[in-house]
Parts: sequence; structure tokens; C-alpha cells
Amino acid sequence: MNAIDAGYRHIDCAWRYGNERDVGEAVEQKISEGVISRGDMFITTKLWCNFHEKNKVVPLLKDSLKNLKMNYVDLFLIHWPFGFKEEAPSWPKNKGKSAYSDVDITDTWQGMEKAYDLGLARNIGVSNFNKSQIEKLLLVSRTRPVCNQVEVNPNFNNKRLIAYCKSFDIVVVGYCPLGRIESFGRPGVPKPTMLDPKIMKMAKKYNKTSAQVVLNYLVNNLGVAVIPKSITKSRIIENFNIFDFQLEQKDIDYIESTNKNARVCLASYFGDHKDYPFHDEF
Ligand SMILES: NC(=O)C1=CN([C@@H]2O[C@H](COP(=O)(O)OP(=O)(O)OC[C@H]3O[C@@H](n4cnc5c(N)ncnc54)[C@H](OP(=O)(O)O)[C@@H]3O)[C@@H](O)[C@H]2O)C=CC1
Ligand SMILES: O=C1CO[C@H](CO)[C@@H](O)[C@@H]1O
Repeated sequence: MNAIDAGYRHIDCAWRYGNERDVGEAVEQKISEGVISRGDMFITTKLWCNFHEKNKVVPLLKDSLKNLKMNYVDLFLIHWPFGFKEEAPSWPKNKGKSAYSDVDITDTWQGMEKAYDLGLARNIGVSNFNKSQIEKLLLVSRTRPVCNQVEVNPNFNNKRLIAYCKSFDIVVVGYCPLGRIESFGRPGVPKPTMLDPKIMKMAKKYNKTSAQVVLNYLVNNLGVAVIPKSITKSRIIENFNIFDFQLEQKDIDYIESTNKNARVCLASYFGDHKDYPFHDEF
């Protein structure tokens, strides 16, 4: 509700997050208050890994729509390229290969196309797909993926994948745009750039916060859509107010120099899955 009041119109959901009911209720409430109409909103949700078989895609989306109390979503994504067996846990981190399914991503894509044909998803796309996985889909798809939602932040600027996606008019939506501050301290996770003292000092010059500087850089300089998450009303408002300033070139150069090619979101438990996406360079 705070996000809608602040002006957000794109809400990122996933069956796996369990946030569809709350988002559906907030949208319904704001429609009843006359603040928005359904057509103003852009609602994304995602197919979880236990439902990659072609004939499971539409039923899973129908379940998401029931949760959302909507009759369509604006964008439906395959959450990860790797699949799990339906009966496996939804995050089978200690189960090993016995939990994995070997459904081909092109079969799952046919299920996504069916969801599109039925009008249940107005657009279809992917998340966490690497270049060769997108290539594989482009070769067989009737309806092309419009979006790849992947990690993008100054520590992991993902430039080569962004350029590849753009060359096929695939919109990149950047997740963990602020570097998911709560993961800082875990092995291999670098300090989020918004905590860099130089960025904090730079932000003061623009009368902005370091989070706003980072989000402005991602949108204006990397050309991606961003989906910062916050449960804090003041930060929700802060993260929306990023369009009214222009970074100087020397500041852009500094932010670029902080790239470390280091991800926050690795899903490394599944590194031995045949479709794990992050062994390739991009
Ligand atoms: N497709 C995929 O596989 C994935 C998708 N996602 C999507 O991306 C979204 C964002 O990613 P997420 O992992 O949450 O990481 P973010 O980079 O958005 O970081 C979120 C963290 O930053 C804090 N924060 C937010 N705004 C500010 C601010 N202005 N100043 C200081 N701290 C701030 C939040 O705190 P607080 O909430 O306490 O205010 C929270 O701890 C997710 O909600 C999800 O929708 C994420 C990971 C994987
Ligand atoms: O979307 C997501 C949110 O975070 C999870 C835990 O890191 C991810 O695995 C998932 O893809």
C-alpha cells in the first residue's frame, strides 16, 4: 500500500515468495479507494522450479492468479532455469540431485506460451537465464521472452548480459539493485556500494542518499529497470525519488570502478544442476 501511495506501479511477486496474497489485497484496496485501476498496475509473478513440466505451467499460474485475485498478470517469468521434481521441497538445498528434474527449458517455455495464448499472462519472460539459455529459447520460441530479470548492482554490473539482452529487445530488470544489505558479511558477498564512504559523500553533493545515487546510476547508465525492496515506508519513498538529478561523469566513472563481478544471489546449492546458469561467463 505504501508503495502504491508513493507512486510505484510495478510490483515484483513470485509464487515462491508467498507475497501474492498481500499484493492482491493491497491492489484491491487501492482500486476500491479510487487511487488506481487495475490497468495502471504492472504485476509480475514467477513460475517456481517444481513446476517446469509443460503441463504444470498454466495450473501454477492459475494458482498465482487466485492468490492475487486477478484474471491476468502483466508479466510471467520462469524464476530459474533449473527445475526440481514436483514432490521435492521448494528449496531442496540438502537433497542433491535426487530433487532435480531434467525438464528442458524449451518444454517449460511451451507452457509459458500457452499461458500467453490464454491471456493469463500479457507478457512472458525469464529470470536468471544466461546467454546460451536465452539463445536456446530464441531458436524455438513462437512468442519471444520480453524480459530477463537478473542481478544488477554496482558490484555486479552484468554489462555483457545486459548488452546481449538489449540486442534482442529483451528488457533487463535488475534485482538486488542495492546489493541486498542484509547479506553483507556472508562469505564472498562484497560490501554493498551504497555503504562505500565515497558514495555517501558523493550523495550529499546531490542532496540525495547513497541508495538514490546507486539506483539513479543503474537506471540512467546501465539502462535497466530496478526493483529495490524495502519494508520501511521512508525508504520506499526514497527509492522512488531517483529521477530528478543527473550524475556527473566523474561520479559515474567512480561507481563503474567499484564493479567486482561478485554476485549476492548465487543459488550455489544447485551448482551441480545441468541448468545452473552461473558457470558461464555471462
Ligand atoms: N529473480 C530472482 O531470482 C530474484 C529476485 N529478487 C527480487 O528483487 C527484489 C530486491 O532484491 P533484494 O534481494 O531484496 O535486495 P535489495 O538490493 O533490494 O536490498 C534490500 C535491502 O536493502 C534495504 N534497503 C532498501 N532500501 C534502502 C535504502 N534506501 N536505504 C538503506 N537500505 C535500504 C532493505 O531494508 P528494509 O526492507 O529493512 O528497509 C533490505 O534489507 C526482491 O524483493 C525480489 O522481488 C531478488 C533476488 C532474486
Ligand atoms: O527471488 C529470489 C529471492 O531470493 C532467493 C534467495 O536468495 C532467491 O533464490 C530467489 O530467486
